[in-house]
Amino acid sequence: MIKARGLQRRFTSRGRTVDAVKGVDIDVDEGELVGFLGPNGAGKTTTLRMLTTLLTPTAGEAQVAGCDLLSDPLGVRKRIGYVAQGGGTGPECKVAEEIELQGRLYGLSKAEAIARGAELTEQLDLSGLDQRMTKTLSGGQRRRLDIALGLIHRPGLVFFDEPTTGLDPQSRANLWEHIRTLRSDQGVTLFLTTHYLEEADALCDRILVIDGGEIVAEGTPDALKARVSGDSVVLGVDEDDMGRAAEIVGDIEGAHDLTAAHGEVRFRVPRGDTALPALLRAFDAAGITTQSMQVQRPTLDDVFLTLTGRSLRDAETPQPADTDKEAQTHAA
Ligand SMILES: Nc1ncnc2c1ncn2[C@@H]1O[C@H](COP(=O)(O)OP(=O)(O)OP(=O)(O)O)[C@@H](O)[C@H]1O
Repeated sequence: MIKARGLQRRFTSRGRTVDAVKGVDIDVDEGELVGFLGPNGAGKTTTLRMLTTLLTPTAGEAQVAGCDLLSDPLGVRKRIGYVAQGGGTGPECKVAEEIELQGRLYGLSKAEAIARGAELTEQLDLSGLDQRMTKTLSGGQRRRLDIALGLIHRPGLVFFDEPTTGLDPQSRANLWEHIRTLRSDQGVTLFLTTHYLEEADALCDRILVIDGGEIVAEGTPDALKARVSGDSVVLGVDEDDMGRAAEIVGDIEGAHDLTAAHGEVRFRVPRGDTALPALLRAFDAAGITTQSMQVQRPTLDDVFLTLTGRSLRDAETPQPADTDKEAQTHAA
């Protein structure tokens, strides 16, 4: 569904150059739900805008939904849906009008647009809201309307740019269900950007991790997590016992990244759940009381940390003050 090679985008403004995307390769198969994960400024939106024909690549090539991105952008547009960050609904428009207008823009007759609109409002739990102005919808309802607009022409491939940003946890979980249904019931291939680890983990078959304009890792959520060496274990012990506790931990087979400070002994071990019982027995035998214990399976944030030395939650690329005007203009 997507095959991109060496996709690159450089922005230049007032003598400053930003290499937002530095030659990425992307492959997405039909029916996959792929997440594009990275911190702010990593290059997610720029990549998405190139793949959806909204921004011309500086270099590289891509086949998207069976059409060549550079020589047949119109073909690409006809076959894809794009649900942008923040959406594109007019605040004073009624829901039904927005949907009908979108259908007409994609070449449907008035009757076809109305029929397709009815189908989509039902699927996306928007029934009964037809006559409401879009500005009166809740955040979750508005995002679902954005999705309905993106699906009006029955695209086989849909791009979502940070679909749940700004939504409360309940609306986010609800939207995830709708996104899953799109794939399971309608066979739509989905490519979404996100900087929520939980979202990528819960939703995606496969994740591409982008940082500084480059893809730094790729795989299923589990395969990515398996790249982090082991579970993280934190044991709370009395300050006086710290030295002896660290010594005992140091003897466990496979224990590494051991630190002992502020009443906590921290380490990584391949299987925390199986290592702990023997460790606690050794602590008991040595008269060390364990105040607390915590075992955590690796998270996608650990993956990012292992790969880049920074936490995904904190990582942020500096944003240049100026924006390139050309970037705001849709490609022909
Ligand atoms: N029009 C532009 N002109 C100049 N620089 C730009 C422009 N658009 C993006 N950039 C820069 O390119 C880099 C990548 O930006 P992009 O918006 O693709 O990141 P992102 O991963 O989508 O971030 P976010 O999660 O914040 O949306 C950033 O350094 C950004 O400041």
